[in-house]
Amino acid sequence: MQSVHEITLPLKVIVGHRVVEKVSEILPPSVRKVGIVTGELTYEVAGRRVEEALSPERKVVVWKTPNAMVDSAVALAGRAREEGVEAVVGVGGGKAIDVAKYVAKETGSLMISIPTTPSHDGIASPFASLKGTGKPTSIYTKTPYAVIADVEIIAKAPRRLIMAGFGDLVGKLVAVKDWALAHRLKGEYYGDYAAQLALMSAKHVLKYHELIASGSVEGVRILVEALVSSGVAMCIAGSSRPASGSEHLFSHALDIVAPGRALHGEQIALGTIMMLYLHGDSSWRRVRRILRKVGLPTSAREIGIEPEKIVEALTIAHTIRPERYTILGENGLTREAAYRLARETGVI
Ligand SMILES: NC(=O)C1=CN([C@@H]2O[C@H](COP(=O)(O)OP(=O)(O)OC[C@H]3O[C@@H](n4cnc5c(N)ncnc54)[C@H](OP(=O)(O)O)[C@@H]3O)[C@@H](O)[C@H]2O)C=CC1
Ligand SMILES: O=C(CO)COP(=O)(O)O
Ligand SMILES: [Zn+2]
Repeated sequence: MQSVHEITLPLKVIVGHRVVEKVSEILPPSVRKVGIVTGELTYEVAGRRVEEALSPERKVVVWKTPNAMVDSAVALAGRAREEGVEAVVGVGGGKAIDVAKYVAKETGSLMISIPTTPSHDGIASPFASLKGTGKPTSIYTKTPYAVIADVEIIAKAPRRLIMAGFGDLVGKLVAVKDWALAHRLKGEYYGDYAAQLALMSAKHVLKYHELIASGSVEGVRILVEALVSSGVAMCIAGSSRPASGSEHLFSHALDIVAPGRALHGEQIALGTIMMLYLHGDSSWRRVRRILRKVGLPTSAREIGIEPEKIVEALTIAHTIRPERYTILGENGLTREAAYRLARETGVI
C-alpha cells in the first residue's frame, strides 16, 4: 500500500504595498470573531491598522504578548477559547506569529500571518519556536491560511532583523545537504522537490544580496518571497527538515549555552560557514564573503559570543535532535575537532 502524504499550504500569499487592510476581505465572511496576537511596538507598526480594518464588521480582541513562552501561549489559547474566536491573526515578528499559530491550532481557528519583520522563515510555515517547551526546536502548529506581507512596513523594520532573515535562508545550503546525507546513510525519507525549493530560497537571496542589504523595498520583497518559499518547502515536507540541519542545531545549542545573545538568523549564518566546511563544500569561503559584505556576523567577536561558548555549542549540537541525522553524525564533534573547525573557518 502506498503511504499517504498530506500537504497543507497557505491559501493566499499577498506581498505588496499597503496590503495590510486586505485582511478583511481574505477572511471568509462567516468568520465573526477574530483575535489579534501582536506586541507593544508592532501594534503601533501594523496591529492597529489590522484591528481597524476588521472592526467594522467583526468582533475583534487584541492581545499583546510580551514573549513567546509556551505558558503565555497556553494562557492566550484559553482566553481565545472563552471569546470563541474563529480566526487568529499574528501581527508582528516571530514572537507574535508563533504565539498566534499556537493559539490557532489549540482553538481550531484559521491563522493569518502578518509579519512586520522578515527575520526568519516561520512567516509561512506551520512551525512555532515557543520557549519553555523543554526543547529548543520548533513544534508543529498550524499552517497559515494566508500570509500578508506589507513590504513598506517590513522595509522599516530594524536592519538587524531584516538581515537575520537573510542568515536564516543561507542556512538552507547546509540543511538540504544534511537531509540528502541522512537519506543516503540512514534511508530517511527525502523529498527532492521540498529540498530544491528550500535550496532555491538560499540561492535566490545570495544572488540578490546587494539589493537586500541596501534595505530597499525591492530587496525586502525578494527576501520575503524567499522566506515564504522556504516556509512552503516545510509545508510540503511536513517537517522543518528542508530548512533546518546542522547549522540550526548549532544555533539551538547556542540558545542553550549562550541564550539571548544573538538573533536566530545571525547564529544560523555563523553555523552555515562552519557546517559547509564540514561537508567539504568549498563554497564556504564565498558564503562567508557575502555574509561579511551584507553585515552579518562571521566570527565569535562579531556575534558577541565567547569563543569558548562557540566550541561548547559545536560539541553538543548533535544531541539536540538525535533523530535528525546530520554531518555532525551520531557522536558529534570532539572539543579538539570543534576548536579546529572554528579556527579554520575564522569563526574564533
Ligand atoms: N517559527 C519559526 O520557524 C521560528 C521562530 N523563531 C522565533 O521567533 C522569535 C524571534 O523573532 P523576531 O522577529 O526576531 O523577534 P520578535 O518578534 O521578538 O521581535 C523583536 C523586536 O522587534 C520588534 N519589531 C518587530 N517588527 C518591527 C518593526 N517593523 N518595526 C519596529 N520594531 C519591530 C518587536 O516588537 P514587539 O515588542 O511589538 O513584538 C520586538 O521588540 C523568537 O521567539 C524565536 O524563537 C525563530 C526562528 C524560527
Ligand atoms: O528555524 C527553523 C527553520 O528555519 C525551524 O527549525 P527547527 O525545527 O530546527 O526549530
Ligand atoms: Zn531558522
